[in-house]
Amino acid sequence: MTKTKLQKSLRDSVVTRWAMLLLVGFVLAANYYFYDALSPLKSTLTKEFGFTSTDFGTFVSVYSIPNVFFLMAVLGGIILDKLGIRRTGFLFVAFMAFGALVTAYGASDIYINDGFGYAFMSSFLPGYSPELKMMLLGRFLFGLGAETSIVVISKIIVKWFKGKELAFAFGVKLAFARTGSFLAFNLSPVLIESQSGWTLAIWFAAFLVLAALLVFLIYMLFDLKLDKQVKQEGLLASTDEFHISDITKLLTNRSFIYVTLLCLTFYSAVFPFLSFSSDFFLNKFNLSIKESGFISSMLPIGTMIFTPLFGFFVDKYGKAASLMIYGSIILVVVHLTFAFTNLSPYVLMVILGLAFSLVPASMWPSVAKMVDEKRIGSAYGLMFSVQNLGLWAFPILAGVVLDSTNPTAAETLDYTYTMIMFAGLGIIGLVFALLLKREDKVSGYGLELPSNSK
Ligand SMILES: NCCCC[C@H](NC(=O)[C@@H](N)CCCCN)C(=O)O
Repeated sequence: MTKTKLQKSLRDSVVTRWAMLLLVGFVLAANYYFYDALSPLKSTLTKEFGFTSTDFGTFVSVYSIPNVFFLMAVLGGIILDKLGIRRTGFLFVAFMAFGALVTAYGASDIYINDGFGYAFMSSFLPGYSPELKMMLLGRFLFGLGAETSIVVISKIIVKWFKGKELAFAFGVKLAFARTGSFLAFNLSPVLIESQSGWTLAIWFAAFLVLAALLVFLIYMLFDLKLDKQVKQEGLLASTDEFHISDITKLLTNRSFIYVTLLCLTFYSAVFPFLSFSSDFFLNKFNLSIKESGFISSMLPIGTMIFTPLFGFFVDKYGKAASLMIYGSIILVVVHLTFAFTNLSPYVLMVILGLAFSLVPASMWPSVAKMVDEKRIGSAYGLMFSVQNLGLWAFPILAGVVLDSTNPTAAETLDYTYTMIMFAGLGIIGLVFALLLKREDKVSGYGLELPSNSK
């Protein structure tokens, strides 16, 4: 009697694939921790280094420059589709770690006391302090690595979870990211009070990213094992050459265009807002750095719970296009409420967490329905580059609007116009979400259908 050979690979083991998610989840959490670590410290940066709101906005936005102007996220996605997960992932997580260390160095006493590079950074653009310039360089390098490493991690999730609980896994992955943000908003205000100096908050963040690099090395061992196994069993998907026509195909896909534009406007109304949010609460409600940081962290905490739930819902029942519409509506309502009322920011941030779960939990798995798995790296990379245009422009604009609508040296900052700007972005996003749902009826991608029905 012949035995039927069961072709099982590591990804068929529930424990192993969720353990992989834990490893890459840590890398993602460290990435988001660093991104947000300085947001509750806006007033500290003003006190220590004389940062204006525009300087702070520039610091936040420089993260996006490599991704917008050098198309790093697109190139990273293409490199990923060509070189594979391990080499691309290691390279870009290493960039992230290096950039994080340079940022911390730029704020450190060693640097300020004429350390390496201080004289050089003082020798040009006198309008910007040498601290700001070194920190900008660090964040630039961090951003160069961070966005592509998110693309790599997304591809890792697709690799291990496609055809299984994909949207739920995406949701859990995002919960890791939000845990990083949550911790940053709460830990940074505590760490600035350290006896060894306020910059401990930045050093801690930088060393967390370095630890992420080591964790990624561990992941690489499993990834190699899976590839060997799959190759032996002849299950490996053929690796195609990258063709420029892949990008043109994406750019002529209406659903992809709408989802990308929604990604741009929605995230521009969320991440730049979040970066300024602690300072907004501090000024509007006259709170301490710790309290305002805590309120900001209500957003990631809401999403840690809701995102996996909505991911699960999308897997089981579909309705992804509708959920993106609901999320966009909530975003607009919350921003307008922030602008014009004094309602409790605690409650509003949790409600904003609903929006910030509905849209990501349904958006990212939807892209996997529109695009072939082999092209997913390029597709996410392209979306990220477009999205980064907003993540670059809107923090600067928020800072400029703040500086120009408030008198110099004002005791408290009025954020009304800045919030109206964020609400406006939300309204444009809502239009794209509606167009996406309408297009789904003709495209046949089945965004309203459960995950495994495609
Ligand atoms: N599968 C893609 C997941 C993306 C998650 C998304 N992050 C981004 O869009 C990043 N490009 C920007 C991150 C900037 C802050 N760290 C998210 O919802 O976080």
